Amino acid sequence: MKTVKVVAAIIHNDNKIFATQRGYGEFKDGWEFPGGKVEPGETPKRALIREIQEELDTTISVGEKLHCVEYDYPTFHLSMECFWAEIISGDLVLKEHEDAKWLSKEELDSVDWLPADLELVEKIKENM
Ligand SMILES: Nc1nc2c([nH]c(=O)n2[C@H]2C[C@H](O)[C@@H](COP(=O)(O)OP(=O)(O)OP(=O)(O)O)O2)c(=O)[nH]1
Ligand SMILES: [Mg+2]
Repeated sequence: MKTVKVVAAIIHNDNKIFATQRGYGEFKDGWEFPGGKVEPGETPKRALIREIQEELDTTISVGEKLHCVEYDYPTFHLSMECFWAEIISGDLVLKEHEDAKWLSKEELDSVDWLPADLELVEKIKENM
């Protein structure tokens, strides 16, 4: 099965986490952590900075890696590195997503996460 390498940002501020709702494609309407596919020759951190600039018009600093999700979807294997991140500048403009929310620890279960994200959400709760 094909492996897709993805990076995701756990953007946090004031004890809240930024979640986004996918606006198109196979997983439309599912909630995720913003980010995307790593391009050939790119480091995960550079890829994440690029993706957040593209998707949210925002510059982030990338912190520690919290977790790497390994998940089998029916048609591909997802390998997703997940990093803590903070906003340096920008207003989190939704250029591709249809909605977004800042979620507290108690609110993290209130959105419909993509299947691969459920284990990550548990990790985040342990670290909030
Ligand atoms: N960004 C992101 N992708 C996730 C998460 N959970 C999850 O299963 N995925 C899957 C959905 C996609 O199949 C794949 C990467 O998605 P992506 O669509 O964000 O990639 P991308 O930004 O580079 O955009 P594109 O090339 O698909 O247009 O990872 C998550 O929390 N964040
Ligand atoms: Mg993306």
